[in-house]
Amino acid sequence: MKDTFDSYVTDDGRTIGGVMMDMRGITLRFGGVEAIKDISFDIREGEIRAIIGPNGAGKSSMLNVISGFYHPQEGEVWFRGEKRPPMKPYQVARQGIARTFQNIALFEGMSVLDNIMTGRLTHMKSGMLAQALWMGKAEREETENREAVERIIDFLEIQAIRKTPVSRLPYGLKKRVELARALAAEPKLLLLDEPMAGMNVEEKEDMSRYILDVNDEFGTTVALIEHDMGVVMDISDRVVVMDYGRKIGDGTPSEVRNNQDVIDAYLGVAHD
Ligand SMILES: Nc1ncnc2c1ncn2[C@@H]1O[C@H](COP(=O)(O)OP(=O)(O)OP(=O)(O)O)[C@@H](O)[C@H]1O
Repeated sequence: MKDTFDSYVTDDGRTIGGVMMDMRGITLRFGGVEAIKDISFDIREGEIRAIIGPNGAGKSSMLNVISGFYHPQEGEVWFRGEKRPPMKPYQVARQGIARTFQNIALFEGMSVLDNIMTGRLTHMKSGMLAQALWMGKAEREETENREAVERIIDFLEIQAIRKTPVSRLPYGLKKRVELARALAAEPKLLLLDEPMAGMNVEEKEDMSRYILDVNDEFGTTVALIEHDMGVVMDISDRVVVMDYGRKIGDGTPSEVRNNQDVIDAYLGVAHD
């Protein structure tokens, strides 16, 4: 069922469409280190796709290939039916791919609101000159940007901290602001690098709910790296498992959970 190109409806009523992102035979090397070894997998429209694996497996490298930070030596990246030429991260962002980082990357001295506004940059078309010469269009754009940001602030329930400098926020809220900034770009594909890292149980539950809501209400496709297995198994439609740069498993949470190679990798069973 799930490896055909047909769309299907999940048990909880969401529609998963055809292939959005197709990674074909990706190999990425850093000097002598092969961080990714000939990996193929896809991400389908509307799904929540997890990438898991032990430390150093190559997960962040894979996310960096998707977001255009790294360019693989071998393999092809296909997005919505077209082979993607090597692109700069901002060009990838313009295609509708936004991300958060493993270590929060916000402007600490700026307010929550201003941080989220930076997520709108890919939508800002009128520069300074246009703003000076063509006030109507620039004003309209500014209003649209403000409205989009306000919708996200409401959605993620962070009204109370909108004027607060990010440096004053606890860790869990900073993660939520980072999610807000990524959402401000109105991405088609949202990449989350360890969204639960460093969170307590309650914060993890909140973040899980927001990810599910973003997927459900905005129809955003999500690809996430996460170490918390409980969360991964709970919220993902499909999981790809990496170990030492290789793909060792790919399927639904229950398929992956019962995959012997995956069990061995997590238990630290020696490789040939
Ligand atoms: N910029 C880089 N330069 C050199 N080696 C790198 C670079 N980035 C990653 N690597 C190496 O590639 C391999 C995979 O690293 P990567 O960070 O992708 O793994 P990971 O699965 O995300 O790990 P973790 O769960 O610890 O974040 C590691 O051996 C790492 O040392």
